[in-house]
Amino acid sequence: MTNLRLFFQILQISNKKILNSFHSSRMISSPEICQCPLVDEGASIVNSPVCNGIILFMMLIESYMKGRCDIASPCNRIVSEKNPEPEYDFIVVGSGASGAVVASRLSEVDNFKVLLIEAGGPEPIGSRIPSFYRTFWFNELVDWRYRTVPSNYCLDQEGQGCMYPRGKVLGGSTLLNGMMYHRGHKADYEDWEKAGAQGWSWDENLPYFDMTEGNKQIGSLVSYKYHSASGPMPVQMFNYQPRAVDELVNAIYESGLPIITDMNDPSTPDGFSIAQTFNENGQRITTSRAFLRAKWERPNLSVLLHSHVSKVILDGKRAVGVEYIDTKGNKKTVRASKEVILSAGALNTPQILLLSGVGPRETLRKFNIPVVEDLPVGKNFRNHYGATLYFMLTKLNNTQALDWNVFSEYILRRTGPMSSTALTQVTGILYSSLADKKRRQPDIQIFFNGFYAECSKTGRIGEPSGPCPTNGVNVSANAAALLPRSVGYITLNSTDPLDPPLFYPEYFSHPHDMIMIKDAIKYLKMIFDTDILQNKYGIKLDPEYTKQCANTGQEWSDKWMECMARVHTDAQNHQIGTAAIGHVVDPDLMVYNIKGLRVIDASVMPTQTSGNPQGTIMMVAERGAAKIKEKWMEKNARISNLGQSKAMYQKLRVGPYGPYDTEVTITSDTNVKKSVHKLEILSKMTKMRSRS
Ligand SMILES: Cc1cc2nc3c(=O)[nH]c(=O)nc-3n(C[C@H](O)[C@H](O)[C@H](O)COP(=O)(O)OP(=O)(O)OC[C@H]3O[C@@H](n4cnc5c(N)ncnc54)[C@H](O)[C@@H]3O)c2cc1C
Repeated sequence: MTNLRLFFQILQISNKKILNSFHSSRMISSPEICQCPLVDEGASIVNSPVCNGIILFMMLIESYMKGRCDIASPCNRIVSEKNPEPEYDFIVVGSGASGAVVASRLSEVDNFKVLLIEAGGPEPIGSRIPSFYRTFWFNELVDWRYRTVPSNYCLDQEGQGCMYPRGKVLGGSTLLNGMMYHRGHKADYEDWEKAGAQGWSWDENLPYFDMTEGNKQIGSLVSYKYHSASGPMPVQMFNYQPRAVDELVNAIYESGLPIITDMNDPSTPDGFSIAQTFNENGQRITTSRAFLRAKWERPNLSVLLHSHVSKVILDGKRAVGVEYIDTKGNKKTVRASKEVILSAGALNTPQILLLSGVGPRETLRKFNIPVVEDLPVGKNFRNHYGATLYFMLTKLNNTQALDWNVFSEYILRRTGPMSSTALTQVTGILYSSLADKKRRQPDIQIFFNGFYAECSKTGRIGEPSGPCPTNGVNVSANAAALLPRSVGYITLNSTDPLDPPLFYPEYFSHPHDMIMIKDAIKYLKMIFDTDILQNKYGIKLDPEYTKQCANTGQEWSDKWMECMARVHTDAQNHQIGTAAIGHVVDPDLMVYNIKGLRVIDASVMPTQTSGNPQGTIMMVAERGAAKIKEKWMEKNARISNLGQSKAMYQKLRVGPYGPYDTEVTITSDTNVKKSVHKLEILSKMTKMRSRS
């Protein structure tokens, strides 16, 4: 109620022109009557670091979103358990890309009692808007706000190390991420097997990729051969591409680089594409939205929010529960009769293991932690990384991206600029000069940033959304190594569980990485040099971001590229490997020599996949949950459970106010049709050209 009152007060003081355009549609002028009371919770978009200072318009947007039942989804919310029981069968720590899947799959079994413990709180409404995807980074209510230990990279971050945004919220990092869906390449999983992950080959993993994926474009954009429509996680292109995306695709085409329709089709491993992402009905879908809504009809699944797990309780070499710190700062314990599953992510799982006495003997001794098992926890820390280049489009002078028109389009139809991540939906996965083309394993990726509909002062039509640069529109691009050879480590800073661990990624410690990154920058130069970008847009390197490398000689020279990579290091958020299969856990994901303790998250991936990792991590979670069921379920129950899980998700898809409210036939949208059509034509032309 408070919100609505505030909203009407704000409306009264707003300018008349805005009000007229606002009321032109009756549908957006009144809130819907949802079947459950609206709840005001989680972080707000209003004072996010990205939108700082443009309060009025953002408040209005947020209030309106709260009045839309499918966006606010007030029914069947995940609420924190007030009185947790002293013991559960399974305790899952962390509700991100992996934990939400594991908890959901385990709770499909009626007689498993499952507790999911999450350090963060509920999902903020604003996070559902794809164009606000950077809005919550570094917001302490939803982000761990980690940084690496400062070193000779990320030099533009004033000696503070590289920023690592990381979700501390229901859904974990799937609430902060760019939503791109990639499964990696077959050769990546051959590398896993070589590193000790027996049984994790591409073919063996495929059914588990399929279990998760609910692809909406099979037949219209992608083939059933490489995708599945039956999983709970919706996958499809955003239903909107701004003109800038078309122009960028045209520039890439002009540069002669390959364009592909499906990044997950093994026959086209390299090329640029408009990515398929985790979205539906114009909204981000986190793993918590896709998998945990089942909770409302599963009394056997409990969730504890704002509860920070400090360690696993070990009785000799058996895990028997966890200790956690509740909202009031009190230490509590809860027991697990069957297993504790760590899904706290590659940055936090090693910290929990170390604090529990599982880790390198020398580290544990340094902190006076009794050694339960000497294992290389925190070692083998890997991440994708590269360089960010900043550009100006000097022939454009309007940065307007979010105004009342855009907002009305979103509220009425869930489309338009707010329903996508603008340039970020375009990406390219390519071969460097070091790549193994025979094994079809590309090793670099290009990302783009810009044209976001994320902020506005008042929303007045035609008004610039931020301090408008006098000399053009700013965009940027990342040139990242996907299979870097530098390997770092994570260790403790202290024995205080609330003290962030120390991250030493050791970027650039292997000379091959710089070669890959420079090759990626050279691809960017090919796009930069196109007629479209040079003549139509007047693209230039932004001098503000090249000045630190001015003394290296010519722009785009080897020395210049090396300098740019160290100054504007692009530390991606694809950290893995800190409790890897073959090092810390066995191929069943059980911690070596400890009973009842499994790790199921990005930590177990022994080597990188050559693409965005969320798809792979959800696959790992599906397989991990299946292994647990295999171990603890009766044979007959296992068979009936399969049917039950399918029925459960069917039911959810037609639920009253879940994420699957509206079945959107995305291919009927003209924008998507156009860009799909365009991609298809471009892809055919590219194939013809490569044959000739
Ligand atoms: C900005 C950004 C952009 C990205 N873009 C993409 C993309 O486009 N596509 C893609 O595939 N991947 C992307 N990723 C990577 C992807 O999101 C992560 O790899 C993935 O979410 C990791 O899954 P996880 O389950 O291991 O960890 P997370 O998803 O991070 O989940 C870990 C959970 O555990 C909780 N937790 C941690 N410690 C504790 C504790 N002590 N007690 C209780 N709970 C705890 C956390 O709060 C969190 O909810 C991106 C990531 C970021 C941050």
